[in-house]
Amino acid sequence: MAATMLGQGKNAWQAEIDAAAELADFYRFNVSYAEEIYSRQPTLNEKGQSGKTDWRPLEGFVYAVSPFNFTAIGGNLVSGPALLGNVVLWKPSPSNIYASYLLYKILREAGLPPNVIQFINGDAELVTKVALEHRELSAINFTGSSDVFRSLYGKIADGVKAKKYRDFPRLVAETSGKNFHLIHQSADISNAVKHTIRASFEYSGQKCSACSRIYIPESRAKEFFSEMKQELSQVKMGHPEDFQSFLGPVINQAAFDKITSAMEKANKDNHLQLAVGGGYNSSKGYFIEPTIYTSDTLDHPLFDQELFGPVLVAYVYPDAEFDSLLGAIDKQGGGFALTGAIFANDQAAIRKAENELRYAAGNFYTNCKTTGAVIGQQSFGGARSSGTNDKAGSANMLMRFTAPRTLKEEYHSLNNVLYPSNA
Ligand SMILES: NC(=O)c1ccc[n+]([C@@H]2O[C@H](COP(=O)([O-])OP(=O)(O)OC[C@H]3O[C@@H](n4cnc5c(N)ncnc54)[C@H](O)[C@@H]3O)[C@@H](O)[C@H]2O)c1
Ligand SMILES: N[C@@H](CCC=O)C(=O)O
Repeated sequence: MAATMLGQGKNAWQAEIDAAAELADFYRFNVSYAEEIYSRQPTLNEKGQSGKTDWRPLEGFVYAVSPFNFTAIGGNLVSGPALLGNVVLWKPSPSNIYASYLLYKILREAGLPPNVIQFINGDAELVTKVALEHRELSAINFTGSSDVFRSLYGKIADGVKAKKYRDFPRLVAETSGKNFHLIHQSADISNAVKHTIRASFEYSGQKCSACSRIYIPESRAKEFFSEMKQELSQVKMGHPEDFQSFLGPVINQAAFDKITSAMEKANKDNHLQLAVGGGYNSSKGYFIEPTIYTSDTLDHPLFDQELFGPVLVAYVYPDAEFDSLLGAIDKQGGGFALTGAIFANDQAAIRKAENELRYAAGNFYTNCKTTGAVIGQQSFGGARSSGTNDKAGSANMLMRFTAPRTLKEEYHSLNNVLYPSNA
């Protein structure tokens, strides 16, 4: 936890969720998911024969590439495949080396044999080039941004075309999001505000599941923003070691520059208005205030761009346009489809959103925030440009790292070559 607080800038609460709770959950639940997979056996066998499925590990190695923001994600990317018997090459994020290496050392100390998981720091492109050149590459287990995954996908496709690999490598990825909160006129606004603050601003918006676009009905907008300002006035930004801090810095200078330059652009944009926050300071740590812009148009690029920081864009819609808004929400979001939430008390509105937004999010929540999936309760992942949707925290994900072999044994001899119909 301490390594995650210091290395990733998480406060104690967030570090506990990540490096203690979620990591332990991954380890415990993966064991039961492995048992679930091994117990999948043929239910029918003809008389005089037996059959079973041999759940082999992949024949080659798994290349696992982890992001900076969750110590637990790196731990899961490598331990899931290793648990099923695979050899894993682990390339951690350069911004999460300390906690990842500590985790690797803990696994070794706990009895993991040498070289089952191989920890390789270094230049991302160079390490990847070497891994992707290898004939025995059997899978990629990636979590990070969609653009990096696209480039890996392209390189693997070229390798497959050139017959570089023994296998067709499996590609498993959880990637970016532009996640939404949709507020209906029937919503409990106070609940929606509190959940939005957590979803958009906890850990400075650096969760792939963070809410970064919100749709608010005109009739409730005043109440929403007034309560938002009131609640945010109690939120403290500061060093993770200060237990009063609700949010800390963003991860590094590059992230700070990317987010603040988007904010500077937004400040000059006639379609956007700064509703909350807007301040930032990098004199000691890369701090950015919780910030909300309202847009006077739905057709704005900020509804599509993942900034991965504490910046939320809001659209206030005429209440009567709820139905048509669903189509717009589905279309925007930069092609991502990771998480989304509706806040409403009207059951018909909830069901409508659930149906119309069926492909807009891999994790869809009602009356609660887009962040905070719990292993064993909400398996996690999205499709479209948010990844391969294999669902972290489920047996499905582990299944991708198996090469099942079908075994059949007969206990009688064959008496004839000719078929009965040949007679
Ligand atoms: N869907 C999920 O479950 C999930 C979880 C966490 C983070 N994310 C996403 O990850 C991103 C933030 O994390 P990040 O900044 O660490 O992502 P990133 O894509 O910059 O880096 C992820 C990993 O890819 C490596 N990498 C970077 N460039 C590479 C290249 N050219 N070739 C090979 N490897 C390369 C990095 O070193 C790192 O290990 C966000 O987009 C976020 O949405 C998604
Ligand atoms: N699974 C986490 C997000 C992981 C990505 O950063 C959540 O549900 O909030």
